[in-house]
Amino acid sequence: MSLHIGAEVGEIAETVLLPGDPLRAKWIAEHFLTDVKQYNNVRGMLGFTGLYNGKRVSVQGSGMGIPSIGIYAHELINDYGVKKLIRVGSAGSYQKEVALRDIVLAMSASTNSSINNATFHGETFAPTASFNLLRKAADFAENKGISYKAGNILSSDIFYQDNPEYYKKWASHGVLCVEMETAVLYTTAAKFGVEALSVLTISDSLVTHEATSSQDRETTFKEMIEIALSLV
Ligand SMILES: O=P(O)(O)O[C@H]1O[C@H](CO)[C@@H](O)[C@H]1O
Ligand SMILES: O=c1cc[nH]c(=O)[nH]1
Repeated sequence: MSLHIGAEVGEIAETVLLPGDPLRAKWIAEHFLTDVKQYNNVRGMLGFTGLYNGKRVSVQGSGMGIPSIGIYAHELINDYGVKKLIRVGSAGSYQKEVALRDIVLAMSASTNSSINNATFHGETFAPTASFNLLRKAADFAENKGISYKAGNILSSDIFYQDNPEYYKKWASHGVLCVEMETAVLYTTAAKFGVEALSVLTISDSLVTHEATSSQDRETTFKEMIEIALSLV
């Protein structure tokens, strides 16, 4: 057991999908995997291991925000030997052309978090996806006719911004969307020499103010899961 994950060593697969929402983890396990075993309920942050097309894969809820996913990524890599971490998350669009339910492959993650300052002291590290996973995800999506955007995203420490125009400074530099975890996921993967990718679905738009429901975010972002599972 690690401090936040109640699995024995060997109960977690080398590839782990990481939804922020633990109930999205449960939905993924129940709808996409066979031979499923729940290995974690510590803090209600559900984790499951099962088979996808005969290959072992785990799904671990990672919570909301950089500190939370930072803890799970660290323990999965260092205590359980995980080699591929694939976030499957919701995100808010920053661009008119990025519509509700569009898929975004996060090539890189800008951030307004100061978490990397503790390591880089005012210099800037660029959290970047595994090119291997990114290329495979893009190829799979193209073969399946799933349209996607790939580019830079923002991992934000703040969900409710006071200034409704805040997004525009990022949007003007081509940032596609906002979520709250990828920058530290990519940084942690780089630090420990493993692979990571975030596959996101647009759940709402900061531009048009359209939004999906929390139920939609829990149980309907199927294409994102299919892309992530193609990487197992
Ligand atoms: O849907 P998940 O994966 O939780 O991702 C997004 O949703 C949460 C905010 O509603 C944040 O965790 C953000 O990154
Ligand atoms: O607007 C959004 C939607 C999902 N996640 C975020 O962090 N922001």
